[in-house]
Amino acid sequence: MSLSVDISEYAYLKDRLSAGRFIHASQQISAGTEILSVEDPLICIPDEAHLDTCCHFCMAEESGESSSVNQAYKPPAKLSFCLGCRVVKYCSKACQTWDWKRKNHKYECDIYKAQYPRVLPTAARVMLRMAKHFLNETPSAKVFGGIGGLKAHVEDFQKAGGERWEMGNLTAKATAEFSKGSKAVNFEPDFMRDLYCKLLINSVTVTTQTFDPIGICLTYQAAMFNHSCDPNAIMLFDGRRLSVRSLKDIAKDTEITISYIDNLMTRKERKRELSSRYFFDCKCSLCSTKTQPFEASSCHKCSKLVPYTSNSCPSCQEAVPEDDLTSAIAQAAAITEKREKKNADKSVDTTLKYIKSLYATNLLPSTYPPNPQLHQDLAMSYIDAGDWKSALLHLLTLYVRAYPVIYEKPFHPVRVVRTFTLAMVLIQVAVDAPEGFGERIDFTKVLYGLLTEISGNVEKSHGSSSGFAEMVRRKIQDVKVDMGIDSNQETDKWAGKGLGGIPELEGEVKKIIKMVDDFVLDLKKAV
Ligand SMILES: C[S@@+](CC[C@H](N)C(=O)[O-])C[C@H]1O[C@@H](n2cnc3c(N)ncnc32)[C@H](O)[C@@H]1O
Repeated sequence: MSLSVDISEYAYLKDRLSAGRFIHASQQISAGTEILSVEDPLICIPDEAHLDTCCHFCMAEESGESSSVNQAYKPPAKLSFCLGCRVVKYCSKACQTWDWKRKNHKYECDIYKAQYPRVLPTAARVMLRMAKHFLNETPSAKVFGGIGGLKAHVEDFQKAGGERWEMGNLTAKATAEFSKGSKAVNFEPDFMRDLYCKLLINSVTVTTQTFDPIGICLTYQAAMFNHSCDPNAIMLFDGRRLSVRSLKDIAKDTEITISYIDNLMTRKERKRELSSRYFFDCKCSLCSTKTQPFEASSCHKCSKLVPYTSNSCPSCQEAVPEDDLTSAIAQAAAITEKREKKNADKSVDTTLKYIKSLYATNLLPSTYPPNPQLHQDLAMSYIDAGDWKSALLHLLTLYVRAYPVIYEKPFHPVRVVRTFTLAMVLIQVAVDAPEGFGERIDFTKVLYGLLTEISGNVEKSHGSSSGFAEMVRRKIQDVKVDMGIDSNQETDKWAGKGLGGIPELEGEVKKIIKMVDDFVLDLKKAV
């Protein structure tokens, strides 16, 4: 039996008893289209770390620590505690009223108050909301089978056992106990445990515009998307608004997929994570073909990329030293494993040690996992420490060597956001060291080039009415004023072009590439 339900003008839900539910394109969709927009997700709340800094309804932020460079251009919200529980905060009376009436804070406020000053863990807070929604399901929820119809994999969780299963049972017992304190809800531990499993399978992480995690969201529409390691769509947040945008052209009646995991992993690592977290064996196009862009090695003689399956360099024909490559790959996998551990050492010193040791193999390029993540983490640590030059070198390496491979499309939202971070760091470097460094790059020109690249892609990546697009527009205006760029100047011809597509910037781009080459060479030598 097959039941099709429309979920947006671009997509419909197919329900096949054998294969679960998944989303299909109801028409031809061009790359960069907003396929789905959920203005008011069923559940969308800050995680524990952000209860104090995010509005409990609209997710507006009071301050942002992790992405201070980007946050600086967004006016912070002023938050006040709910005077009932003193646990959650709101940016306005309107948000508080909505959350109270529509989103059920009315029912949880007394539970939170009873626990104060202890704060319930994020999972417990979401489960209480899920339980409450279960009782009051609307006709639209029933289209998706409601909370009861969400995939739970309870038996798989039980079979896998371990800390996650123990945690589920513990949280379920505690939440059932807390619900006794409420006049309105009272749930059994087994029911709560099933909700915990549903939460792990179906919820998504709410992020800021710059992809920093701040909360957790559960919504039926998003829970219907299946996974692919080579997805044709991506999920984004703008406050509490969730959207799904196409990354490629999608033909009518083909499946629309998103990625559940960080795709910057090897096939083995992706498969391991998907099977342990979501209980399926991924057979997506990327997992079932031999083309593995992230697993290309680099030629030890000419440094060009060598495809996963080749045993010689396509550029200089040098043979791949198989044994050395196998041991380099094992070294990369061991580092990934160490970093996945609880309380892993992610200090700058250790991360630098890892990245240097991987470059020193002379076989793993900037795109090979976990190199992109190591560069990104180092850049963020340097930004937090105000070491702009070091941050810039890591971000430029990603921009030049990694993004064109790992986020192939220039309008990939992550690529656009990361390029924006690069532009913001460049401003800081220009302020700190106006004389420049290294090859004396013309910061003003490069910065303006980066911003025009971003503004040319933002409509497809985020949509022109998104908060991110607004932030980019404001920044471009600021830069024009600060740097004395007048609208009629030459630079306006660059609008929408990428840094690499502007003839006037050819010289600067060459200098940047040389700077990155020298930087990577230093990393290789410095072990
Ligand atoms: C968030 S749900 C997606 C909707 C789900 N198909 C349903 O019927 O409700 C996640 C679950 O869907 C299934 N799933 C998602 N992507 C899949 C894929 N590529 N291959 C097989 N199963 C997949 C897995 O059971 C996974 O735990």
